[in-house]
Amino acid sequence: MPDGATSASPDASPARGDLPDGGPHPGDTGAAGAHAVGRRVVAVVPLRDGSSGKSRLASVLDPAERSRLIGVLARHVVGTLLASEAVERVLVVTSDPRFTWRALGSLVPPVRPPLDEAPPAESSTPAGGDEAGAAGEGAAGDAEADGPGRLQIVLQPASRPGLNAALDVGREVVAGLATDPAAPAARLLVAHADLPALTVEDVDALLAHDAPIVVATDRARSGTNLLVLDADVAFTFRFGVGSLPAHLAEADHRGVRAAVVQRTGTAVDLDTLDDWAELPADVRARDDLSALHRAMDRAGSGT
Ligand SMILES: Nc1nc2c(ncn2[C@@H]2O[C@H](COP(=O)(O)OP(=O)(O)OP(=O)(O)O)[C@@H](O)[C@H]2O)c(=O)[nH]1
Ligand SMILES: C=C(OP(=O)(O)O)C(=O)O
Repeated sequence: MPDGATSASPDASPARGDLPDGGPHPGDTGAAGAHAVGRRVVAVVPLRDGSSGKSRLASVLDPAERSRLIGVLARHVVGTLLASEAVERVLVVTSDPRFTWRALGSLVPPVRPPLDEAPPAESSTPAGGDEAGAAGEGAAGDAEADGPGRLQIVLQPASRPGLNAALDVGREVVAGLATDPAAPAARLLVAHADLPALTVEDVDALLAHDAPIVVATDRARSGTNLLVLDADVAFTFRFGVGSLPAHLAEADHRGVRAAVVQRTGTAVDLDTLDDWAELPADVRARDDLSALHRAMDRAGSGT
């Protein structure tokens, strides 16, 4: 799939106009667009839990394999976001902080306690693994750990279920992180936790884009895998079936320009066997996906 972008908005820049699918985008040169210059970027990754996801692969993967896959995919996405110098911090919003720390905790260095203080409780240390995040119910936006600051696990309260509610929780935490009221609001980068081909270049291209709202759509050009917007803009998240048109309608309703981006790394998620077949060969061959590969072989041979 060639990488490209299309403007889709009530007030799309006449200088740019709509681009055909797959066409190069003048804003994708790596130069920061107007909305990216000098802005802090906080990524928000929704991760429901370590067991219920990837249900559309349940005919191929047993529960333990599905759980492993959820962790592997989340680790890839969060690791990629952390590897982008443009991303200041990554918040993972989840109702399963224990699983999330197990999957992601080693991506950030353990917190070194100040020499004159007692070591921090395990629940505030990414390396705390299993014990970390076992706090159970908490207020919306409870940060389970600040770690060295770049990776933060945020508990999604049971009273606010669902993907869009999870992102609202993340957005509230981001608002609470703002320390200088005079500074422009952070850019929020929402990224699903199941994008196996996502690269740092993809992340940086989205963030460099010259549009207030950037929607990275899926292979079918019907959903939204990533979304970039100002953290303080009035915008209702509309993730779910048909979220691309829903997000464009929402931007239209708010009078804000939106651009649609479709790049290989942002478009391929991994929900179905078809998605697996569509993954670039080098991604399928990756070591961290080898368990899935074996399961596919099993399914293929009918055993
Ligand atoms: N925190 C949170 N994340 C969610 C919720 N629902 C979905 N997500 C996350 O949103 C992303 C996209 O979700 P889906 O594509 O439906 O992925 P999935 O739940 O693994 O797959 P299916 O079981 O096939 O629906 C994944 O990172 C999910 O973990 C939710 O209610 N809360
Ligand atoms: C949540 C979405 O889709 P999926 O379940 O395929 O990730 C979406 O595209 O908004």
